[in-house]
Amino acid sequence: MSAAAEKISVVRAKILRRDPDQKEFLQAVDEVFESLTPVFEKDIRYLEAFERLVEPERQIIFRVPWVDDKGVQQVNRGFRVQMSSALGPYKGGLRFHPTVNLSVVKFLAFEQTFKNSLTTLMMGSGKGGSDFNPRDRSDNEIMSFCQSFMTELFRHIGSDTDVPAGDINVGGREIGYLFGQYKRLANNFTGVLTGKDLRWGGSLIRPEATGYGCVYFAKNYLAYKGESLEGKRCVVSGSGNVAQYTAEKLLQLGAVPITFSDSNGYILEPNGFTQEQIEHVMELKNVKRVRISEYCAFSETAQYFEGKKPWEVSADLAFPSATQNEIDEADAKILIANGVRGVFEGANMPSTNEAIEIYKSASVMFGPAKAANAGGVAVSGLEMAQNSQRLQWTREDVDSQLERIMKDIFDNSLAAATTYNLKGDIQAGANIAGFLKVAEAMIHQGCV
Ligand SMILES: NC(=O)C1=CN([C@@H]2O[C@H](COP(=O)(O)OP(=O)(O)OC[C@H]3O[C@@H](n4cnc5c(N)ncnc54)[C@H](O)[C@@H]3O)[C@@H](O)[C@H]2O)C=CC1
Ligand SMILES: O=C(O)CCC(=O)C(=O)O
Repeated sequence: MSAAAEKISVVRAKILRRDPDQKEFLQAVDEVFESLTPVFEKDIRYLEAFERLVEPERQIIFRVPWVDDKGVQQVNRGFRVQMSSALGPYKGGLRFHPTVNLSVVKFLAFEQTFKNSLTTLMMGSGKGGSDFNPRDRSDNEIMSFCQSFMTELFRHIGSDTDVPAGDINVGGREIGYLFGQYKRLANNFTGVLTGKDLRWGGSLIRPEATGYGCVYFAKNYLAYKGESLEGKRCVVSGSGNVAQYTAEKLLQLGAVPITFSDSNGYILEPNGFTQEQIEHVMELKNVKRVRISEYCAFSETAQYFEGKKPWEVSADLAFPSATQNEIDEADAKILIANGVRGVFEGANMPSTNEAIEIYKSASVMFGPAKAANAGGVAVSGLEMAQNSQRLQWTREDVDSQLERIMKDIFDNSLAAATTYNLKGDIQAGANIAGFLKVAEAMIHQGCV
C-alpha cells in the first residue's frame, strides 16, 4: 500500500470510530469519502482538510422548555450544528420531527457543506432542529415552542454568523414565530432567517425553489442525454413543500406527476395531477394540515394505498421528496423493474448507499441530493443578498437566477467527473466539485 493510501485508510477508520452510534452521519460521510478518494490521492492536503471538515466547528445542544395548552410542562431537545464557515456564515435549515437527534442533524449539516458550495454563492453550512413533534399541536403551542427554541438559539446566530431556514415541519408559520422572538431578544431587524414572508423580508420564489430547482436539474440531466421531460410519468414522494413544487414544475414543463405520499401511504392520480389538484394538495397539507389520504374525497380518479410507498408504481422518473433513507436496496430494484430511468433527490439522502449502487449498476440517471435539491438554499442565499440591499427582486429575476444556478451545478458536477475520468458520474462529480471549493478555502485560511 502506498503512503497516501495508508493515510487515507487511517483517516477513514478514525472517522468511523469516533462516533460509532451516529449511523446517518457515518452513512453520509461514507458516501462522500468513497468519491473523494481520487482527490485525496492527488494531494494529501485535501485529506487533511476533510479530516477537519467532518468535525463540526461547533455543536450546540440545548433544553427547550414550554407549556402546552393544558398548562402541562413539556421539555424538548434543541440542536444547532455549525459545520463549516469556510465559505461564509453557517447556513441551513431547522427540522422539527421526533426522529431528530445529533446524528440526523450532523448528517444534514455535513451534506449542506457540499450543497452550499455547489450553489456558487458564499455560504458556510449548518443545520438544526428539535425532537419536537408538531402533529396535532395548536397554533398557540407551535408559537410557544418556537419562542422557547429561539430564546436559546438567538445568542448563537446572526445575519453574518449563522442564518437558519426551514426544513421538515418548519415552514412560513414557524419562521414567522422564530423571527418575531429573535427580533424581540436581539432588538434588531435583520436577515437572520430565510424563508421569511414576502411582506417582511422574504424572497419571491423561496417557497418554490427546492422543488423547482430539482426539476430544473432533471431537465439539464435529460438534455445532456438528448431527452426531455415532455410526457414523462413521474412518481413523487412526500406531500410537503418540496414535493408540492416539484409536482407543479413538472406539470409546467410537460411531465406527468402521478403520486404524493406521507408516512401513512400514497395517493395515485393515474392520468397525472392537474394544477387545480396540486393546489388542493397544498390546501390539505399547508392549511388544513391533514393526512394525504383525505385527498381522495376530492377526486373520483384518485386511489390511496395505505402503508405503501409510491415506488411500486410504473413510471419513467422518480423524485423522492420526503425524508432520508426512503429508498432502500429493495425499493431501488422495484423502481428499476417498474421502468424508472432517472432518480432526482428532492429530499436529503433519500437513497441508502446500497440503493445508489443499484442505480449505478442499472445506468439510471442519478441526481444526488446535494446537487439536485440545492435550489432551496440557493434562493435563501439570494434572499440574504436582497436583505443586505434592502431590496426585493422580481419573481422573474429570482427564477432565472435559480435556473442558471441549477444549470451551473449540473455543468460543474459533470466537469469534475470528466476531470477525474469518472465517465459522467454526477454523484461523484458533485461531491468532488462541492468539496474542492471548501477545501481550497480551508487550506488558504490555515489550520483553523
Ligand atoms: N424545504 C426546503 O427548502 C428543503 C428541504 N429539503 C429536504 O426535503 C425533504 C422534505 O422537506 P420539506 O418538503 O421541506 O418538509 P415538509 O415538512 O414540508 O414535508 C415533509 C413531507 O414528508 C412527509 N414525510 C415525512 N416523513 C415521511 C416518511 N417516513 N414517509 C413518507 N413521507 C414522509 C411528510 O408527510 C410531509 O409531507 C426533507 O428531506 C428536507 O430535508 C432539502 C432541501 C431544501
Ligand atoms: O434554505 C436554507 O438555508 C436551507 C435549506 C435546507 O435546509 C437544505 O438545503 O437542506
